[in-house]
Amino acid sequence: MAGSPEPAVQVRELRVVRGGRAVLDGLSLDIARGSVTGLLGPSGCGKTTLMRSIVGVQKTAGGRVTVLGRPAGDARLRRRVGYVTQAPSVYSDLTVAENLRYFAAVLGVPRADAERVAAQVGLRGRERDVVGRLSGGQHARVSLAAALLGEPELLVLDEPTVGLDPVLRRELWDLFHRLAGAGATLLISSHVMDEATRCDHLLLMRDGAIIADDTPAALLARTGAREIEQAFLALVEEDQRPDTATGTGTSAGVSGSDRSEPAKEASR
Ligand SMILES: Nc1ncnc2c1ncn2[C@@H]1O[C@H](COP(=O)(O)OP(=O)(O)OP(=O)(O)O)[C@@H](O)[C@H]1O
Repeated sequence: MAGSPEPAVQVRELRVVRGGRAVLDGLSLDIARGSVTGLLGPSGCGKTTLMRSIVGVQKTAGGRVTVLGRPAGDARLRRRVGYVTQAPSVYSDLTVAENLRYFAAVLGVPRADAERVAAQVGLRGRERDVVGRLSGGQHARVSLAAALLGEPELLVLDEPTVGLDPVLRRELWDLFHRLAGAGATLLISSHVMDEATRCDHLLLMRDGAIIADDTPAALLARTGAREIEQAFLALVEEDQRPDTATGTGTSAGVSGSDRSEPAKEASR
């Protein structure tokens, strides 16, 4: 793994309260530069909340989040951090090219960058298509392309492969590794455990806490499990705490799809 000694992201004692409940309560972690880090855990465990805190759109109740040497959300990070939410974040009534040129203008990056990112996500030749008429996978790739504008040093991707077919998923994971190979840092959430093996490093999350922070191989070795899903279950047992009345994390319950406007949400 490439990297300078200073991590791309440092989270210290992060506390976030949402809906009157501590969703993250004293969470600390580092994310190494030039790595593909997977953030895995059951629905509702706090993955999106952590990502929002790193991007700087989540109101926090305590602790510190440092991104590329600056406080999360610092205006100077705007062009250095790309974020793809779970909900579509591009205009469905515009074409692929119109969307990408618009976001390039907002970011102040050269117009030609729109073509580069369209090619990077495999949308060459679809630039004139209206986004609303693309398939789900193509639509997701337009959001990803928009996040790649300006070559951000940190990419935070919230479930970027959900609902995509296996071929496309593999292509995207190959792209993620190419980006990391070129020096970018990627934080990618998923609740599909089989994607874990594609990551350089894993953060396993449960009930708002990080229960493991290691490489996939080290996690398998430590738990004696053959697959990350089994390793996760072994770690949950190891980590059993008395205050887990909210459940251990099947995908029941929380949809995690409450992506409202950052400004609105930040007041919560
Ligand atoms: N807008 C909100 N208001 C109040 N509580 C919220 C809000 N959004 C999320 N929560 C709470 O925060 C917890 C963590 O939600 P979050 O979206 O971070 O989970 P997640 O791990 O990303 O889930 P998923 O995998 O389903 O996207 C949820 O269990 C929920 O109780």
